[in-house]
Amino acid sequence: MTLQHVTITSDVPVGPAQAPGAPAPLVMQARPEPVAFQPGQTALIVVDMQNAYASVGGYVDSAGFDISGAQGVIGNIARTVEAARAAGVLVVFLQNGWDDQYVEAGGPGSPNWYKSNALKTMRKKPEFAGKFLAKGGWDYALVDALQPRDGDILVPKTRYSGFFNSALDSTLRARGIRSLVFTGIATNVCVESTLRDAFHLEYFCVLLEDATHELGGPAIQQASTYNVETFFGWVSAVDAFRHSLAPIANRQSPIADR
Ligand SMILES: C/C(=C/NC(N)=O)C(=O)O
Repeated sequence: MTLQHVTITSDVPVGPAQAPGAPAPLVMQARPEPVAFQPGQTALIVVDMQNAYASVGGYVDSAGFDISGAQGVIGNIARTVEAARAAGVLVVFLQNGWDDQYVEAGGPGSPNWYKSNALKTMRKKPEFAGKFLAKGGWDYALVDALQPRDGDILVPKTRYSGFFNSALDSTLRARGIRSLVFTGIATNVCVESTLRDAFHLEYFCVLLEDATHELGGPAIQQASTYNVETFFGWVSAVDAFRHSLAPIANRQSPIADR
């Protein structure tokens, strides 16, 4: 049997196919074009908003990366989470790290052993040994301002992509999720890795550029948003996301049924 090409003639915004009788989708302004989504089939993904990535004294700060933009991102993500919860958009927090013996990090047989700046910094500076990204520690914990609440989902992960060796895909599919809105740190590492995998798993992905922060400087942020907008999905902003939810923001949240 050969698959056949179907020509779509309507001028509705791009987005997942709508089931017959489904309510009209919401539309978010985005680059390169507006994107349609059903709030009940959408998840807000908050990537790795842990002390390791966003707090002074955490792993990336200690390893010498600039985290001065992280505070503003925390506030923007908090506004995004608040709007999502109010509109019945599922909120999923990803949390990156390993057991306190670092078995999950992989030993010298894993490329992660060589490329993880957390592991490298701990080997180079013994005063940090055992501190970075270890489950149960301060560095691993989500920042105070972005704590999961009832109805949210927390997915632990051990590599940059949230889909690798985790329950993320099955958790989303079981709830009929088709669209993902991405926030978090770092745009060019765990956010982009997870978004790329999501694209290949057939999710419609939107990156909120002012709710993400890069590791490596502004040109790196630009490169990631270029990649997303050109190849993997759509790029939007916190206010555009909040604005797109306005028509339903005050309705009863369907999230309690999940
Ligand atoms: C470099 C790095 C990035 N993590 C992330 N959450 O983007 C790491 O985990 O070492």
